[in-house]
Amino acid sequence: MSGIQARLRLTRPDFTLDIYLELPGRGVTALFGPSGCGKTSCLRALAGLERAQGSVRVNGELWQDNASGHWLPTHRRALGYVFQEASLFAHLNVRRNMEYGLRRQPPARRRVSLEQAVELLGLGALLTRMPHTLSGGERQRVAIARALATSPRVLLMDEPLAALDAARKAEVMPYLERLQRSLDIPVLYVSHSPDEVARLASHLVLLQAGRVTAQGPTAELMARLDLPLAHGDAAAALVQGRVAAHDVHDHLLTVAIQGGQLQLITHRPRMVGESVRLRVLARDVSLARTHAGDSSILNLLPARITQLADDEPGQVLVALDAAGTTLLARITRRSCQNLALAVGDAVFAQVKGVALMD
Ligand SMILES: Nc1ncnc2c1ncn2[C@@H]1O[C@H](COP(=O)(O)OP(=O)(O)OP(=O)(O)O)[C@@H](O)[C@H]1O
Repeated sequence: MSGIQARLRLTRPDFTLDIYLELPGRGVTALFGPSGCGKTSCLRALAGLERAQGSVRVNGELWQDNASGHWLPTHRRALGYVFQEASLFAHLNVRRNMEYGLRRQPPARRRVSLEQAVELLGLGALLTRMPHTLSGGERQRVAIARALATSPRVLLMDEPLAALDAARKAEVMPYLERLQRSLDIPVLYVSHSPDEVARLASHLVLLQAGRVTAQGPTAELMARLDLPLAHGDAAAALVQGRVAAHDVHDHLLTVAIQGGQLQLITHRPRMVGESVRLRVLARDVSLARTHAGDSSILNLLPARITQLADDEPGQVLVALDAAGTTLLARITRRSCQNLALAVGDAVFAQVKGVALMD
């Protein structure tokens, strides 16, 4: 059986982790939840750094099982672990740090070469540098490459961007996006950041006080108004589409989505037919009862209201079905009353901004 199946129970004086995870065998799964909900404890238990009760199976390999008394210690679990702070060996240059990772696997079991890890994390120009001469973002890229060089069956990442400032985060993010596209192993990614979750994770586990409140595809969970991700400032719909046209003169990309199209400005050439992921922030969508034909807004989609929920004081979140594409809109409570909006109503969604996710 591929993927990860884990039942974990860990009891501490003031905290109990009690979860069942069923995760896909590739792609990034984000563990998301408030501070203290048990995200790090969950990773540590999977790694065997905490002795949780239960069972862990990773891509068919049994790592622990209480019922039969089976227990693999951490060093025998084929995993890579990346922490908030890159813990590189200070006396070894980048290449030697990575070779240390490589040597943890005998040559016959290596599935990732040093060159592949260097290429994926863009480290070619840094190989002879010592850790103290690297920026925080570069150090973190080396730490990820070193973890990959161990040919893990799963990569565990505990808030790998949390210790970086905004500029460094932006620098490392494209490498994480590349990993997400090219790795054929599952990645578990702990994060506090809805933005990171939306950009990186195809699958999501929401934790609250040591328990799973929901798990499933990220796009589905982000659109559920009963879950916290729909209520922050980053509340958004993720929309899958295909490039239908790229007008180079106007820098305008037309993306075919289920039941319609969205247009956005982009400066990078795109191939017609290319598959793309779009993010439409709830705060960038407004609603109208009638089709405003003379508007400057390019994207105007007929939609039906599927859910309504109070948001921050004075605001309402509206979930919409636009001919099969889910969108969220955040509007003022006053507008909601003025338009007398209710579930089932037909409206027009005016989409002011659309972002390409890759
Ligand atoms: N070594 C430990 N001994 C006792 N309690 C601990 C230990 N480590 C964590 N805890 C407690 O277990 C609970 C879960 O902690 P954990 O670090 O897993 O949460 P988290 O969701 O990762 O939090 P954060 O987002 O702040 O990193 C917390 O109440 C924490 O105080």
